[in-house]
Amino acid sequence: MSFFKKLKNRMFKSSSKIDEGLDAIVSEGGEEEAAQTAPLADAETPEPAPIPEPEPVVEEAEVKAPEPEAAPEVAPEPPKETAPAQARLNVDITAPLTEASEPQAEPEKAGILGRMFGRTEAKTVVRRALDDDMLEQLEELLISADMGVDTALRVTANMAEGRLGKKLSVPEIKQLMATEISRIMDPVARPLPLYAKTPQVVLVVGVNGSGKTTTIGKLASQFKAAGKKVVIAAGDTFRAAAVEQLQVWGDRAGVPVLTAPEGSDPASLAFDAMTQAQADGADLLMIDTAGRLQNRADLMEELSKIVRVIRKKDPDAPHNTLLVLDATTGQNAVQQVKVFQELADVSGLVMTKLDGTAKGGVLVALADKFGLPIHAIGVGEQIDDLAPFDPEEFAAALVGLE
Ligand SMILES: Nc1nc2c(ncn2[C@@H]2O[C@H](COP(=O)(O)OP(=O)(O)OP(=O)(O)O)[C@@H](O)[C@H]2O)c(=O)[nH]1
Repeated sequence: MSFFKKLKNRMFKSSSKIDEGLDAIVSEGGEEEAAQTAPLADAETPEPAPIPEPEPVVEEAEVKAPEPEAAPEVAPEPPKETAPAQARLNVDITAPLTEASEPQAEPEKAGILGRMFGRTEAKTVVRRALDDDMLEQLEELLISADMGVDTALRVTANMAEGRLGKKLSVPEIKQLMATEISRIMDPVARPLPLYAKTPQVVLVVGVNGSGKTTTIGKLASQFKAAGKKVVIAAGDTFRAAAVEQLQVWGDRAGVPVLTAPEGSDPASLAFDAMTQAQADGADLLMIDTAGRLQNRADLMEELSKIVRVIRKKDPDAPHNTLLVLDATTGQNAVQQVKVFQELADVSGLVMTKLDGTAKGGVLVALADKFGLPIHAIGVGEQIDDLAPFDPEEFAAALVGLE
């Protein structure tokens, strides 16, 4: 099964929320029309430019970082296209909407079996004129999918540009929504960069239970399969269970996991791991860390000590600081990014547990608010349930686009 299919199937809670909401919104003030004779959206109206989004912050570290080495097998850099997002969704929203997304075929184009048995495609479609009321309802729907107020407003404002008064069906609205969401997320979709200089040190941070261990296991397995030599350091030395869990993932991935006795200094383990990774000629060292936010000062000290110590071995380390976030926490993830940006020099995000939650919209809010690269998303507990982030696929899955 392709990852997109999996993503679509597993993000059903988010998409069905939006689906149901859209059905209700359109049927509330909409009118049933014959699909074949449905009025086209005004072809003459030129498509206005979208409201510009703020430039994502470019971190200094990223600018200074060495050129990424190509690693297409693990996290293929999506081809940087210059075409606007809507073009990549195969929708030209400058064209009449019915042409772009109206799925109903003209009667004479019905399939041969359909014609033989007198079947036609859907005969009617409900459309509602886009007005302030409807925009407000759309905004509320997006907020209820955890997109946050500012981002929901941006999406609906862009959707409305040049379309006020036009009659739209549910599939047309979904298409527009997906286009606007994807436009926001496009700039942050960047796989974890791989550098020529090794070992590349990846510090993995996040609250307890966010999916750090699982993500490290999945990434290690994918990098190993791509021919990279990986070492894992079990830096959450305070929880024996966390260390055991990491060992299980290390075994699964066929990657060594360095551990230290319970309660010992994580920085000292990180130093030993760095020594071993250098001696072994490892390509990647992934360091798991504790996620106790109850005592922020302690955690901050712990993380900065790890960084200080590994910099004795390589002044540029860590080369990436991945923040792992749990999608089921919804808008709380926004707060977590803020806190971890204070605690560590977060360079990119991984969002886990997009399966089984109706809160997937939070990822759009994060992209909009912070502009941090989104490297990968997780949609399950299995080793292959992590994939590079693809904004068009994500947007389509989020709104339930067929
Ligand atoms: N459904 C689902 N579950 C996930 C995903 N990623 C991780 N999990 C589960 O979430 C739980 C917590 O994951 P861990 O990887 O142990 O999280 P952690 O951040 O390392 O947690 P601590 O070890 O407590 O610090 C586990 O039961 C995982 O199987 C995902 O993408 N989808």
